[in-house]
Amino acid sequence: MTAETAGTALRTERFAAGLSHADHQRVDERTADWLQAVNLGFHDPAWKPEQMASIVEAYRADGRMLTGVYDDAAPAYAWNPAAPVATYATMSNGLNAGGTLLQAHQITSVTVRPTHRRRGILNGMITADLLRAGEEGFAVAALLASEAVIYGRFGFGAATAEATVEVDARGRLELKVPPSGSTVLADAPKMEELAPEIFSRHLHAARGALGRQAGYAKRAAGLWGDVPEVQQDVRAAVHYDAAGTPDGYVTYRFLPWETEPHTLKVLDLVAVDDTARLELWRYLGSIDLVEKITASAPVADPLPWALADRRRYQVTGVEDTLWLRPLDPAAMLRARGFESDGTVVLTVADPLGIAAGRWLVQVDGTAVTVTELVPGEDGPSGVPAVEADAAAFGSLYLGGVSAQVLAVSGGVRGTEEGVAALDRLFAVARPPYCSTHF
Ligand SMILES: CC(=O)SCCNC(=O)CCNC(=O)[C@H](O)C(C)(C)COP(=O)(O)OP(=O)(O)OC[C@H]1O[C@@H](n2cnc3c(N)ncnc32)[C@H](O)[C@@H]1OP(=O)(O)O
Repeated sequence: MTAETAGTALRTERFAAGLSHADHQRVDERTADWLQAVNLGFHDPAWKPEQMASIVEAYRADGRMLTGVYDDAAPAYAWNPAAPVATYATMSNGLNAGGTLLQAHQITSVTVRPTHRRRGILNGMITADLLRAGEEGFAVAALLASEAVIYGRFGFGAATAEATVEVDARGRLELKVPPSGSTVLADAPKMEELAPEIFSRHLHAARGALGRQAGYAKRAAGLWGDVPEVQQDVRAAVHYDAAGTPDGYVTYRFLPWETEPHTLKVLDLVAVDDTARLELWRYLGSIDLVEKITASAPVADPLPWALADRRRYQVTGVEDTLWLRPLDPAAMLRARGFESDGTVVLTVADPLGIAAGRWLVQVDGTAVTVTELVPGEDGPSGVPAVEADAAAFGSLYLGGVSAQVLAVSGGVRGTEEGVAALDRLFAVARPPYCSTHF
């Protein structure tokens, strides 16, 4: 594929990450150049050749497809003329929508070189990719946004949020709930096998959870940190339920002794249920010489409610995590778990046209019926009708924000009664939580 942008001929290639045929400890040149461009785009140091090989193995396990946009007219003195001026990658994992797992089309590693920005390169890459993903049958696209202002125009809406918290751990953390099961310090290398097993149970249990890429298991085992390099200071603990089955793990590191107050940083905490989550915190709060614990947490974390002293728990920030973009709203609705019954006519407006349409949505117990309405056709009389922009539907989908809030901010349109009906239908007891970063 080629693209003509601002008078410069650009060439686009889409390929799977590859290892060198001659030396499997090295990645092929095209992949190495692509990885270097990603490092450049995110201001990261360049990866060493052996680190690249580990990354490419993990990318292959993830089934990632890489896109590079090349400017063949690079002048003398240009940095690595073979490296792409823009990068983009995709992969797919299951998203817990409260009903069945929905296979999400994930977008990551989006960079455009400073010399080539604001010429529509991202626009070209993402538009072509979303159209292709829709044609391939994906119902939803997902990404994590480096800046909140980039992806709304492409139909993505912020769908989940994550808190960063600090817990005052001086003395033992006292919990009001009775202890349950047992927690052991784990043999870190064994986490490579166990962490994905526990995560898989969490994935099926928690609305908003998204399947994880291969690098997560390596980080849980301390084999990788921010880069593929053994982390000597990463510890892990596993919680066993009363029947002796592992149902949660936490990985953490003690920050250098100079850090005041002495701080333990939770790297990852995955629990199949609230009991396992609280028991892992009970363990963390029992570690000697620790004065503060920092962690990421769900916005509706049960921990402060379970602590004898809830003021030991401070939320230091809340950030959006998963952004969703509908590709096939009817399939999304069928995969969603609803906690209330109701009937609405829902119109999705989409300037790209991919997700546009109108549906009668009927929820009765576990039965979800989604009927497409032909253009101009009204729904049954008396059924409230509401319209949502694609991005607003992405935000509403998992229940992370109410339709009323979206109506006030302009993404949802309808009568007061219609918006209230949409809210009742999409209401969830707990805000969705996605701890997968990609
Ligand atoms: C899923 C992820 O990987 S998130 C990571 C995103 N990447 C980064 O943050 C790395 C640093 N930034 C970049 O590499 C680039 O600036 C990108 C990828 C964000 C944008 O690439 P570009 O090719 O410049 O975007 P493009 O020219 O297609 O812009 C499309 C539209 O989005 C707007 N836009 C793009 N980026 C931004 C931004 N950071 N802030 C505000 N508006 C933006 C453009 O102004 C343009 O608007 P218009 O259609 O109204 O004219």
